[in-house]
Amino acid sequence: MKTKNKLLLEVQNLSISFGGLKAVDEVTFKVHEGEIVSIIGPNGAGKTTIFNLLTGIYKSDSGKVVFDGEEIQNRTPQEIVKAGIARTFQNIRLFKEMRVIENVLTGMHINTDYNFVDLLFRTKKFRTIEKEKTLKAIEILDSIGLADKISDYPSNLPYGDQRRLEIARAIATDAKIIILDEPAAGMNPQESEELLQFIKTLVQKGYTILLIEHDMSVVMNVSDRIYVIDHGRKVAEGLPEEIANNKLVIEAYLGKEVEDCA
Ligand SMILES: Nc1ncnc2c1ncn2[C@@H]1O[C@H](COP(=O)(O)OP(=O)(O)OP(=O)(O)O)[C@@H](O)[C@H]1O
Repeated sequence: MKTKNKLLLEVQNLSISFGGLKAVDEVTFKVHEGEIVSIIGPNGAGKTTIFNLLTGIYKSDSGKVVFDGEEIQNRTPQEIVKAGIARTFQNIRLFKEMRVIENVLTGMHINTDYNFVDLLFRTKKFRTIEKEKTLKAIEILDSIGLADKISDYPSNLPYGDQRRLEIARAIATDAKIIILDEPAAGMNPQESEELLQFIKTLVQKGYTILLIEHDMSVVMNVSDRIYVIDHGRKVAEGLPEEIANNKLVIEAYLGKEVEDCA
């Protein structure tokens, strides 16, 4: 466990209701720098809603999100990306009409510091920054194993590569933490295994990962710590082996699945 590292994300008593439904109910958790932390729970438990709260898509009814020492619960999605939180989505969201490299470049525009005049007149500053960004995008694609596909369109890529590309775009924002919403969804076992290795390399490169995943072989093999959510509430937390052996969790959610991969 890497809990001695700096606290990067602290979620305190976060809540949101939709009509009468408490989708997220007083949820509290922490992520330290360099950790891989997973959130698991049954369908409809509130996991994606937590991610939507962290990324500013939803505004919480109450509670706090402290990221890198600053409260961010009232910020816009764009401000939150700028602060250093990037995400991928359950259903891949790539720009289909853009090439692979252009998809990565869109991730960088959030931090671009040329102005409209630079853009309009293609000034030296504009050209220098664009060149640097392109080189950086190639570097990211190379590190992710997509260097030979920079000119392809996303729809021509295998499913696993599309997932990688989405992660590449998140990395391109200069994120400190990358939050992945079911990255193994729809993957075959070999693609899941490759993804698992890939997530581990991200951490070696200094990223921190917050993960929602239903594939228990991925969760149990990659996570430093796991939080279990059910009906909007945190019902358990611990190391993978603690979660795998938690009777309540096994009965409520994991069932036989976890015995197969623990
Ligand atoms: N915008 C919304 N309006 C109304 N209800 C919502 C909204 N977003 C989420 N919910 C409800 O909140 C609950 C939690 O949904 P959420 O998508 O967070 O679950 P989840 O744990 O991510 O599920 P899954 O594993 O199936 O993706 C569900 O009952 C869902 O219908």
